[in-house]
Amino acid sequence: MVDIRLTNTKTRTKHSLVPIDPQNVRLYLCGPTVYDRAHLGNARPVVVIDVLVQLLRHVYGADHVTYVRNFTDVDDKINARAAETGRPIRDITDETIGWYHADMDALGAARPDHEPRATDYIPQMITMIENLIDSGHAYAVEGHVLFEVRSFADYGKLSGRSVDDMIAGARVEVAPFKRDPMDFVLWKPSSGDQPGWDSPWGYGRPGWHIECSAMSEELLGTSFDIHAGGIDLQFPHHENEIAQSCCAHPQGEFARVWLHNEMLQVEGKKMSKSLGNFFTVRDLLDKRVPGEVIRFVLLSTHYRKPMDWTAEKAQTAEDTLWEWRVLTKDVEPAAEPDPRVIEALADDLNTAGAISVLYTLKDDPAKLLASARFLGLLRPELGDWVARDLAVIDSMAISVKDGIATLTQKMTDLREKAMESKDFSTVDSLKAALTEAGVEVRMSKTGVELIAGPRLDAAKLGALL
Ligand SMILES: Nc1ncnc2c1ncn2[C@@H]1O[C@H](COP(=O)(O)OP(=O)(O)OP(=O)(O)O)[C@@H](O)[C@H]1O
Ligand SMILES: [Zn+2]
Repeated sequence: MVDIRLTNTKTRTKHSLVPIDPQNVRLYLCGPTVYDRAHLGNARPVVVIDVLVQLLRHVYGADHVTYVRNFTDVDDKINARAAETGRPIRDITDETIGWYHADMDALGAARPDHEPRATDYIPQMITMIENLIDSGHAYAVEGHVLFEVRSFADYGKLSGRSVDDMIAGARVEVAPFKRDPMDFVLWKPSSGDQPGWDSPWGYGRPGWHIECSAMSEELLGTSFDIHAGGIDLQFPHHENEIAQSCCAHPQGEFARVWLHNEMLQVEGKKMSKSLGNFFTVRDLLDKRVPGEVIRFVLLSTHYRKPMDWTAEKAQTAEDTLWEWRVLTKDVEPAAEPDPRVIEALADDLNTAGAISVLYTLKDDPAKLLASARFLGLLRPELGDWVARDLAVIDSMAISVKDGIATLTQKMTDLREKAMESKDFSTVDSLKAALTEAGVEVRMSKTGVELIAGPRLDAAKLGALL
């Protein structure tokens, strides 16, 4: 069996994944707050975890993995959006969920097994909060319920910081009714026009952190294998989830492995809605950047490293995918991906390493195809962007591959003659014509290499033959 090693933020080490129940490997990813389009940063955890889930299904069996990703559909940011626009909250959240699905589908990310909406789990949240009050970890005051951070000795373990250090570094909301500034909200009162539910503490709504604790418990149990999310959520969101879940269920482990992706950045800063320095996945798709290209770029950097989006990375990804799609046109994928791809992914999801293996498989298109598909690339459903080019190639009398081979030979011959005569004009004019036809010409001491790029003009290429 493949030994999957993951870096656990909680232990700060990389270790083998030992599932609690190999018949049902369970994973939870914190999903979006649904009031606006997902930006490119939001897509990073989705694409990374999509690859992890694919690996888990490969190792443990397709039906032996449960993947949950929630929708936070009750939040003050959503209320603010409703107030601004005068639209009902449910319209906004439904619409945003629809966009989210369309955008993540376009990146080739498979839908999770469960996509709970927080508002469908209010009774479970209330039960958990009651439990926390009964066990002395929470207190009700002025329509609020707060979690008493000092009642949980392990608070801060995930981030490796003491409560006092965290208070110093955090922007904690000071409220006169809090026993300690670090105490956080489990429940808060709602006024008439805010969304709310009846509870033992009056009409109100849940805090954000309790949502994930209640939904993960309901769908995955009190102990599960992997909890994932962006590193921005490590504190306070994940510290708070741990505090709530471990205090409500001291017999459970909550999440065994904590997996955190680093941030997609813009000029050194986290891309985020609040900072306003974002562009959405849809912006890119609308600019005709294929979803597959976005996916390739996101997977080209290891998930624990910060990364930028650059036009240059997108261009390289597009050129590479175009070349691979031409190479694998009409090819049946091999039965299994290259074992080096699986090995790279098993080593703490080294997606960049897995992609570098793909570059070595150009001579074995069937293997290339199976291996790329394991990463969610070169799948038929993401191929619309090259369909027209591939059709043109099909319609040519001679295949691009043969055409390139013939022209490479022609160029090599011309170059040899030119070396003798010292007259390079014929070489230069063929090079110019090839460039014009969208073929890159590389000449070195060892020979001539012609590379058909995405801007290949099949008709012009044909004319040169
Ligand atoms: N720049 C980023 N890079 C990678 N992951 C991110 C980035 N921003 C958010 N995420 C992740 O996206 C998911 C959804 O996050 P969320 O809806 O809170 O977005 P956000 O942009 O951080 O919003 P806000 O700025 O309003 O807090 C979380 O798992 C979060 O960790
Ligand atoms: Zn969460």
